[in-house]
Amino acid sequence: TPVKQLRGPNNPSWILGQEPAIIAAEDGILIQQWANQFGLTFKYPSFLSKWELCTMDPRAISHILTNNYVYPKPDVVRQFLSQVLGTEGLISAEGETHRRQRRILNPSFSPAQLREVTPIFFEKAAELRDIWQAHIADSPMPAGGKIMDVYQWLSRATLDIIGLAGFDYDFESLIHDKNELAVAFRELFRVQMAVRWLNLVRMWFPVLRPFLVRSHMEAHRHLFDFLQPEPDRHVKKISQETMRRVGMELIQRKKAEVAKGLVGEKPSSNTVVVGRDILSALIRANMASDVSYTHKLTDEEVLSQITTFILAGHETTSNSVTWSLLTLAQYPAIQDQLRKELLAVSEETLSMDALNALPYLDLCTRELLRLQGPVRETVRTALQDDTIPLQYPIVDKYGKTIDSVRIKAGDAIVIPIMVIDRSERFWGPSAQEFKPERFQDLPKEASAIPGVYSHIMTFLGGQRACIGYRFSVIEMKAFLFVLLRSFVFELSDENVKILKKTAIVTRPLVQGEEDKGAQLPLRIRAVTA
Ligand code: HEM
Repeated sequence: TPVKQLRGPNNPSWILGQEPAIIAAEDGILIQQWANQFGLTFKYPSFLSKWELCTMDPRAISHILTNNYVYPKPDVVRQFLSQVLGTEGLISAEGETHRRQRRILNPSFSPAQLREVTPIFFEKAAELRDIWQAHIADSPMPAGGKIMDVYQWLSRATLDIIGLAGFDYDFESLIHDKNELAVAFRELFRVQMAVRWLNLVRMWFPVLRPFLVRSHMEAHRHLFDFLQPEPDRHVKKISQETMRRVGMELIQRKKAEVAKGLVGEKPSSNTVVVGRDILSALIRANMASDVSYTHKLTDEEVLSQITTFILAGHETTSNSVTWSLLTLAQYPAIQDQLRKELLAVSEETLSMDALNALPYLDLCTRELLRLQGPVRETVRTALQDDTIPLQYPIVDKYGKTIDSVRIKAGDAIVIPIMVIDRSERFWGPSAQEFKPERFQDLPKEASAIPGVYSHIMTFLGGQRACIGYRFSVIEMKAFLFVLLRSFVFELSDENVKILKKTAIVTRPLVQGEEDKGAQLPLRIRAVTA
């Protein structure tokens, strides 16, 4: 591959390349160091000494993301996704299938649709607030507040939201953790993550590649199942059956409602929003008479969008809010300033437009999503040889300055989302600090970043940008609005060190308690007059 002609770090291990070092270096520090040393576009050795192209160059990224037919997701990623999703959902579909699905799904995530689901965000945030208030009141010294694991609670509240706003389904996870769909999804994800090493083997041993040819993917899906332990295979089967049954029931109910013209009426109760959820909007669009048969989604495809919403929309948002509360606890003056703006509002809940009109909340949300985006990177594979243009020329290993990079079909390209969002190269010397005002006067270098939201890469850009980004931004704002008006968030103990662990999304761990899994203890005190 011509990628070899670029500069980059050496190869410390023929088998593992630089992968262990990248994983061990928290927060993409290594990638940033290499970018400082070799320029915004460089190579590094991955497993079995395969050279990967890593680029933070805005023009190169724009080229890759706008030519999404030439640069799909790697097959191993798609295969992992379709195992969890059942079949191809929007996040794993490619080519024409993706274009067709996205066309039908786009209106379901429009501002008009999100206006409808905004009350659900407030309702769930208020339910969480009431639970936390009860915990504080129960503590021996209520005035001192209470240390609580905000990660666990936000994970439950955001799952409830994606259920109700996404597909009109109440997980009730703020009340209990026994919901059959939640359990099925959690278990299926766990057993699939356990066979990830197998995916790596398949990716790197060319003899197994034929099994990954797209048209054969479905047929060979279960080929390696025998390597999964029997209990896991059983869990997988049961989980898939449950997800299918519950999902199909929802779809049939929604279809009947649309057919009856029921959907779109006023909510029948406080919690169940008839026809305002995204699935209803999708089914309405799919059943519209002006959509030609070839453009419609099949029931199987609609089913996989339900799991797609959970997979793509739950942990991403819950971790974003979790990291946001940690950041606000680390910057008490900014937390106070934001609370002042929020307490000046007399209403308890706001419309989407009123929420978006709060200026400091808007700046803080942008900055929190820049600094604490939960997705570390994304990877694409070139389907054909190509030349990628660069905005920032680099010097190749022969000392020649080049303003484009050649790649060969099959080469992998890494876009380090988090590193770009925090790079001094784009955001100036204060890049690592939480400074909401920076969005009032964006640095020229940052304004070239081709992100769909606020010139950050957190939600990516181009045709494959996050379809749910507005949903998450409003949801995050609603949580901050409700929770900051009621509570002060403080670090639980100066000596507790919070670590980051990335497995698709970045979660918090407490140093010394890694075996307890993800958690974020914060001291929560009631706001006093
Ligand atoms: C803070 C929260 C979120 C973050 C940071 C986030 C981030 C991302 C990123 C980086 C991608 C691109 C992945 C890639 O191509 O490699 C993506 C895609 C996607 N996201 Fe999100 N997301 C968030 C919330 C949501 C929500 C709430 C939903 C749905 C309700 C959602 C649904 C999707 C879907 C369906 C895709 C695939 C889009 C496509 O390929 O056309 N996301 N998201």
